[in-house]
Amino acid sequence: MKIVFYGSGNMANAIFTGIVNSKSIEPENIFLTNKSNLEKLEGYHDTLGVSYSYDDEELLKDADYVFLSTKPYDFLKLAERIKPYITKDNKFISIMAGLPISYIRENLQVKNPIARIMPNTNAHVGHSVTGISFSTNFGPNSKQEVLTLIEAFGTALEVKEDHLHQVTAITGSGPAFLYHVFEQYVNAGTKLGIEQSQVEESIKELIIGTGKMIERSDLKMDQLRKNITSKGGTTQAGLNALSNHDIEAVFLDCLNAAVKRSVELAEAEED
Ligand SMILES: NC(=O)C1=CN([C@@H]2O[C@H](COP(=O)(O)OP(=O)(O)OC[C@H]3O[C@@H](n4cnc5c(N)ncnc54)[C@H](OP(=O)(O)O)[C@@H]3O)[C@@H](O)[C@H]2O)C=CC1
Ligand SMILES: O=C(O)[C@@H]1CCC=N1
Repeated sequence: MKIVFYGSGNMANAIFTGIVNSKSIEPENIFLTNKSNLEKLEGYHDTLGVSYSYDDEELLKDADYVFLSTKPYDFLKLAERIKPYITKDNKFISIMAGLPISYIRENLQVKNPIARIMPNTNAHVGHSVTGISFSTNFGPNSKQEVLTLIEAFGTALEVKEDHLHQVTAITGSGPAFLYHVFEQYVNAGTKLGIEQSQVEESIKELIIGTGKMIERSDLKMDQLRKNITSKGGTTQAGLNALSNHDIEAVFLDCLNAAVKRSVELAEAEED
């Protein structure tokens, strides 16, 4: 299988690194390209053993899956670049937030199968939650191949294309929202008088350990929380203080804003 990445930035890097680490494809069969940053491509070649090129005809010839992984606003230039060289065998996988399959198809001027995925940067560590939608002409075998590719860097969740807006908010942008919360926790912790580096290190371990508990325990999160909360104890006191704030409403605002932006991005492209 030959895979090409048009765009080798942060998100693509997380995906192809995950695929290389999974050993599901020989690294030399993964081809990278970008706009002009040759040094970056050479670096990935040296560290991961992947191939790279700026020769679009060579890149697209025999390519089974072509990742469209530029920023959404760079897609039209990318489409102009690759249109003359697309072959009937190329199946596209777009990671670009907000751009509908119909819009991608229209601008590539092809009928080739197109999938849209919404991964997140946890792909770096094999834990992306990736929403996916397929065009109706994606065959069952190819669908399975794509799902297997995605599972190389995490888990896949097939959804209706319209629901990719919600997936974008909850898990695509999700790591950034959680990092923001963790940053606030560190900031608050440093105000308690312990040395900053000690707070940062201990909260990092706290987050990793809590994630592993969620992963490995059979208990649900509410039970894990209750197991820490002694009647009349410190946890109860802290949780009481937290319940004075409507944290759910705060996150609902955050997620609604992200969904709204995703819809706006899609509508802007349809105009
Ligand atoms: N970051 C994230 O957490 C997530 C991002 N996404 C989506 O992933 C996409 C990429 O984001 P991200 O990786 O953060 O972006 P980056 O800015 O890190 O990377 C963009 C890449 O696109 C390349 N590029 C630009 N124009 C062209 C072109 N004409 N031909 C080929 N390559 C081109 C750039 O090349 P060069 O370096 O040479 O300029 C660069 O390699 C976005 O559409 C975003 O919506 C989806 C889910 C999560
Ligand atoms: O911020 C963005 O638009 C992209 C989509 C999800 C994560 N990053």
